[in-house]
Amino acid sequence: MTALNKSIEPGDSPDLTEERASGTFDTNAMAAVIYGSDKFAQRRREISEAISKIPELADSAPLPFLDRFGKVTEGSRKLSVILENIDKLIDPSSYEEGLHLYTEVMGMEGHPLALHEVMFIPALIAQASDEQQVKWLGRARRREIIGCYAQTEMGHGSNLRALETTATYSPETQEFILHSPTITSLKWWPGALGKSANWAVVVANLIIRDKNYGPHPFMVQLRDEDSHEPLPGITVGDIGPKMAFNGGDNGFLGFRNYRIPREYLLNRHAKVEADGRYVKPPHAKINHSAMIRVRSHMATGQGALLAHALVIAVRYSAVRRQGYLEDKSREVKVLDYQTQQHRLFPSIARAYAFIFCGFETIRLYDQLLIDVQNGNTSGMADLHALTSGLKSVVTYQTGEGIEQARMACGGHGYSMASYISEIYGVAIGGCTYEGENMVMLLQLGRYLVKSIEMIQNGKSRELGPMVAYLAENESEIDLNLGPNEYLKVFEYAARNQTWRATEKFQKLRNSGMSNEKAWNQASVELTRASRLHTRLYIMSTFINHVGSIVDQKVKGVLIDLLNVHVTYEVMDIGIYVQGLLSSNQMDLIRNQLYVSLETIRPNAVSLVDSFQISDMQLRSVLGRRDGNVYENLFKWAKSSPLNKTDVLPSVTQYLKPMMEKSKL
Ligand SMILES: CCCCCCCCCC/C=C\CCCCC/C=C/C(=O)SCCNC(=O)CCNC(=O)[C@H](O)C(C)(C)COP(=O)(O)OP(=O)(O)OC[C@H]1O[C@@H](n2cnc3c(N)ncnc32)[C@H](O)[C@@H]1OP(=O)(O)O
Ligand SMILES: Cc1cc2nc3c(=O)[nH]c(=O)nc-3n(C[C@H](O)[C@H](O)[C@H](O)COP(=O)(O)OP(=O)(O)OC[C@H]3O[C@@H](n4cnc5c(N)ncnc54)[C@H](O)[C@@H]3O)c2cc1C
Repeated sequence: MTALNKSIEPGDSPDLTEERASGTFDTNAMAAVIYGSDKFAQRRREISEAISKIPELADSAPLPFLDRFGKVTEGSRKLSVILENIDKLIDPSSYEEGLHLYTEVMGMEGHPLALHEVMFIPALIAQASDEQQVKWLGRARRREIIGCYAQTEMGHGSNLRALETTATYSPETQEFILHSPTITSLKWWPGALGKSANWAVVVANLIIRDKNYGPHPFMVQLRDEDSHEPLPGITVGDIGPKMAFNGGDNGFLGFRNYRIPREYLLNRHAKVEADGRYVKPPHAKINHSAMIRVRSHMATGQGALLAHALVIAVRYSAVRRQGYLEDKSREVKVLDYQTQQHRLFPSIARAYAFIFCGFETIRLYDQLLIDVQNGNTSGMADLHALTSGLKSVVTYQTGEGIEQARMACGGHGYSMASYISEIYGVAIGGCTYEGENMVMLLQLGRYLVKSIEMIQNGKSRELGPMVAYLAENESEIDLNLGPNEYLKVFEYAARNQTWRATEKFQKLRNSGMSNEKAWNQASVELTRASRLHTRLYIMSTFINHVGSIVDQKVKGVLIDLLNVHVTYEVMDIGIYVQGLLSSNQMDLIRNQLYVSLETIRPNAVSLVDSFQISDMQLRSVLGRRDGNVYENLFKWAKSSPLNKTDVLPSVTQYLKPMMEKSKL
C-alpha cells in the first residue's frame, strides 16, 4: 500500500513517521487543494527538486549568521544564479511558478526584485497606457530595468491626500518637474528603492497651473542604466535595518526640480494634454489600483506565512517530549497536551481558511481588473472595502498565530534556529504596509455605515450580496446542524455590532457634534464591526470551498478542520453573541471545540506536511521534514561565527584584563 502521507522516508525520526502513518488522507491530494490544482502542486514539487540540484542556489551560510551587508549581497548573488538557470527551473511566463521559485531560493528576507514583481510590474499593467506598456513593460519583464513603487513619504503614508512630493507640469517644455519641498516629503520605505532599483513608479501630486489634482503615478528613472549612479537631481539611499526584510533595501528618495517628459505620467486612466488640459480618470481612486492588487493577494500570502510557522511548531511538537500523561515510562509528545493543540490547531484552520479565502479574493480582483480595463469601475468600492478589512484581519491573526507557534516551541522557539522570529517580523510588516490596519478597518467601517444608511432609507434591495445580511432578522440557532449555523451566529454578531456602531456614530452626530468628531468617537466600535464582518467573510469562503472539494478523504479532514475553525471562532467572539446564545449553548460549543481538537490530532502533521514547504524554503532546524532536530541544532550552533575560535578577541581585549585586575 502506498503511504497516504508522501513525506515518509527512511532515516526520519520515528516520532514523525508515526504521525505520518496515522494520517487519513493523501498529502499530495491535499496539496492540490491548497495550490489550486494537482498540476500546479506537482510543478511546485518539480521546481523544488530542480532547485535542489543546483548547489549555488543554496544559502552560502544560515541566513541568521549573516550581517546586513551579507544578506543584501547573498540576495543579489542568488538572484543572478536564478536568472542564469531560469529556463531550466520554471516556465518564465508563469507568475505562480516564478513566485514559488523566488520564495524557495530567496527566502523571505527581501531581495532586489521583490517589489519589481509585486508592485512595479502590476502598476505598469494597471496604470500604463498601451503605448507606455510597449515602451516599459517588456523591459521590466525581461529585467533590463529594476523597478519599485515609491509612494510613502517620511511624513505621510496613511493619508495620501497629504503627500508633499509635487509633479508640476510645464507646458513650455512639456515636462513634469518633480520636487521634494521638505524633509518630510522624502519618499521613505519603498522596497528595493535604496540601492537596487534604477526606475520607480513615483506617486506625486499633479500640479497644473497652480491647481493640485492629487496623487498620480509617474514613471521615473532614478539611476544611470550603465553606471547605476543616481541621476542629477535625485537623492537616494537605504533607510537602515528593520525588524525583518533585512536582505532588502527599503529606501529614501528626494527630487530637486527633476524633469521628466509629459509621457511619463502613467496615463491609462488620467492624462495631461500638451497644452496642460487635464483628462479625468473614470474613477477618482483609480490610481490606488496597485494597492488594491497587493491587498487582494495578502490573504494567501499571509496564510502561507502562518503555514510556515505551523509546519515548524507542529512537527517539532511531535518530536519534543516533555512530561507525562498516563504512561509514566516515557515522556509524552508535547503535541498530546490539550493546551498545545488549542494553541496550534485553530491556527492550522486559519491558515487553510486564509488561503481559500485568498483564492476567492484574487478571483474578484482579476475580474475587477478586466472590468476596469473595459471602463466599468462599479466594483471598485466593494473590493476596496473588502480587501481593506481582509488585509487587516489576516495580518493581525497571522501575527498572533505565529507568536503562539513560537511559544509552542519553548526555548528553542526563541532561537533563530527555529526561524520563527524572522517569519513573524515579515508577517507583521503586513499590519503596516499596504495601509495601516486601523486605517483600513475604518475604510471598511465607512462602507458598513453606508450600507446601514441604505437600509434605513428603505434601499435594502440595493445592498451588495456581502452586506445583504445586515438587513436580515436573526433566526433561531440550532448548533447541532454544523458550520452553516455557526455562520448565522457570526452574521448575528457582525450585524448587531455594525448597527450599534453606526447608531453610536449617528447619535453623536445628531447631538450636534461634527461629522469627524462623531466618527472618531465611534471609531473603536466601528473597527470591531469591520473585524466581525471580515471574519464572517473568511468563514463563509472556507465553508464554500470545503463544500466544493471532490476527494472524499481530503474533504473529510477539511470538515474536521472546519469544525475546529467555527467552534474556535465563535468562542473567540463570545462577548458579541451573549444576546443570542445561552450559557448552555456556549458550553456545548466549547465542548465541541475540545472534541474537534482530538479529532484533528492524528492528522495534524499530515495537514502541515500538505503545505509542501521544502526544508530549503523553511530554513528551520526545528521544522526539518525528517524531525532529526537535536543533532542538527548542535550542528547549527557549532556553525555560529562566534565558535570559529575558542577564545574571542573581545575576551582577550576586555574580559581577561578585567578578571586579571580583579585578582590583584
Ligand atoms: C502576488 C503578490 C503577493 C503579495 C503579498 C504577499 C505577502 C507575502 C510575502 C511578503 C513578501 C514581500 C511583499 C512585501 C510587499 C510590501 C509592499 C508594500 C507596499 C506599500 O506599502 S505601498 C504604500 C501603501 N500605502 C497605503 O496603503 C496607504 C493607505 N492609505 C490609503 O490607501 C488611502 O489614503 C485611504 C484609502 C486610507 C484613503 O484614501 P483617500 O484617497 O484619502 O480617500 P478618502 O477621501 O478617505 O475616501 C474617499 C472615498 O474613496 C473611497 N476609496 C478610497 N480608496 C479607494 C479605492 N482604492 N477604491 C475605491 N474607493 C476608494 C473611500 O472609501 C471613500 O469612499 P466614500 O466617500 O466613503 O464613499
Ligand atoms: C515592510 C514595509 C514595506 C513597505 N513598503 C513600501 C513600498 O514598497 N512602497 C511604499 O510606498 N511604502 C511602503 N511602506 C510604507 C507603508 O505603506 C506605510 O508605512 C503604511 O501605509 C502606514 O503609513 P504610516 O507609516 O504613515 O503610518 P501612520 O499613518 O503614521 O500610522 C501611525 C498610527 O496612526 C494611526 N492613524 C493614522 N491615520 C489614522 C486615521 N485616519 N484614523 C485613525 N488612526 C490613524 C495608525 O493607525 C497608526 O496607529 C512599507 C512599510 C513597511 C513597514
